[in-house]
This record gives sequence, C-alpha cells and structure tokens, in this order.
Amino acid sequence: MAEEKKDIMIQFQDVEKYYGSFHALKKVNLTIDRGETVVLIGPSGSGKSTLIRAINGLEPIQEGHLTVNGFDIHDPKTDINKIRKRVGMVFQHFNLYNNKSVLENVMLAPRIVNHIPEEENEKYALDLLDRVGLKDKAGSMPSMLSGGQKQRVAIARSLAMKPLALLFDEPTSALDPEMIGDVLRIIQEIANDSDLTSLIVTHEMNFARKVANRVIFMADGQILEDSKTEDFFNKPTSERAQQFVDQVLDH
Ligand SMILES: Nc1ncnc2c1ncn2[C@@H]1O[C@H](COP(=O)(O)OP(=O)(O)OP(=O)(O)O)[C@@H](O)[C@H]1O
Repeated sequence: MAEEKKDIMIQFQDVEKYYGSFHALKKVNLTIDRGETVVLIGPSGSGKSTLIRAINGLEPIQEGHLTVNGFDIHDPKTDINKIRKRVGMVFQHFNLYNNKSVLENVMLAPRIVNHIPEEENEKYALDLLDRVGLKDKAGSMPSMLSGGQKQRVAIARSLAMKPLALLFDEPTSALDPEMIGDVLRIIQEIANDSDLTSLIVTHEMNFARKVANRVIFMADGQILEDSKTEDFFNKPTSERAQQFVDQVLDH
C-alpha cells in the first residue's frame, strides 16, 4: 500500500538555539501538518516562546533546519517577509497600534503589504471584527477597549492577512480572568477552521484539552512529549509532564 503523503506546514529538524552560552532549544524535532491544532505547554523558561518565535524568524537558530510551508526559514536565501505574510502571530500583550482605530489596526497590513483595494479591505476587516464580536468598536481607539477586546482585535488583525498558520504566544496570560473565556472561544473557533494550522502556547489546560489535536510538552529546552491530546492528559509518559499537569490542574 502506498504511504499516505502528509502535507507538512512546520518542521523542526535537530534545531539548536543559544542565547550566548545558554542552550535554549536542544535538538528539537517537531513536525506539524497543515490544518493541525497543536498546543505547546511546559514550565516557565522551558523554551516555548523561543520555539514559537523561531518559526517566523523572530529568533535565529544556530543549528538544524526549520521549514515553514516548504521554505527553510533560516536560509539567508529565503525571503522571510514572504513567510511572515502567511504566518500570523498573536502576542501576550496584543501589540496593537495605539494611535490607530480598531478598524485601521485590522486594515493596515493588508493595505501596505498586500495592496488590497480600500473597499474590499474595509469590508473584510469589518467581517473579521464581526467574527470576533467587535464590529461596533470599529471606530474606537485601542485605549477605549478592555484587554480581552484588545486581544480579539489582535486576532482579527492576524486573520486579515489570510494566514496559513497562526502562532499564539500565551494569548490570555495578560488578561483578567473574566476576559479569558471569550478570547479562548474565538481562538477555538479559528483553530477549528480545518485549513488553518495553529500552534498555541498556553497555561489553560482545560482549553488545551478541548482545542488541541496534539500536545507538545517542553522542559529545559527539550521536547519531552509529543502526544495525542487525550493520551497526554490521561497518562503523560514522562514523570516531568505528569508533575506539571498535576501542578497546573491543582490551581
Ligand atoms: N533574549 C534572551 N536572552 C537571553 N536569554 C533568554 C532570552 N530570551 C529567553 N531567554 C532564556 O531562554 C529560556 C527560555 O525562555 P522562553 O521565554 O522561551 O521560555 P518559556 O517557556 O516561553 O517561558 P514562560 O512560560 O515563562 O514564558 C529562559 O531561561 C529565558 O531566560
């Protein structure tokens, strides 16, 4: 029988990353297929942000290969901007343009980078704001919004570029508890869009359990587990992961 051909979106092969002499990613091997929703968890300082930021070239790697949509992202010949156009990132602290309206925040990159005609751009931006429940805030400035609303604008903004993949780096860590649910619900809806590949760093274990196809567990710069979600939560194979899950679920 012919082997099923997988459609790989993100692939780390023996990736090593150092900050000076500090070894932040140790021989990382990871393959994420198109359309998968993968959650990345692990203790503070284990390298989750470093791994996710390497994917769109925000952190250089020193050894190994990292391909995104078939391009070796750390090959000097690769045009990193072409990859960043299709790989969106949602940050912990939103990173909105505070001097621009909500609508302008969503319209800016498609206008400047993709030269989308104004009318089409505005229509799509308003559709996206509707999708995140904020169409009525289109004319507001970010300073008028709650943290949860800001993060929903940031999500709409990342979708405006019609990404192939979205990277979420602790998208709810800076939010008040009552804001978290709405943001997670929207991330779940987006992640379940079958074409989109999502990689989500989160400490929200119940959310991870609901949304992810797979869970990656990191500690000390290494991937210790890469399991189907239910397998991971039913019985992590490493003691380190078991301790982590027990600790997080206790809180
Ligand atoms: N710019 C940097 N220079 C030096 N060391 C860094 C830098 N960025 C991160 N580190 C170190 O690399 C390690 C991994 O950091 P990283 O932010 O990737 O971890 P994390 O798992 O995302 O942690 P957290 O859950 O606390 O955000 C940490 O020990 C951190 O101190």
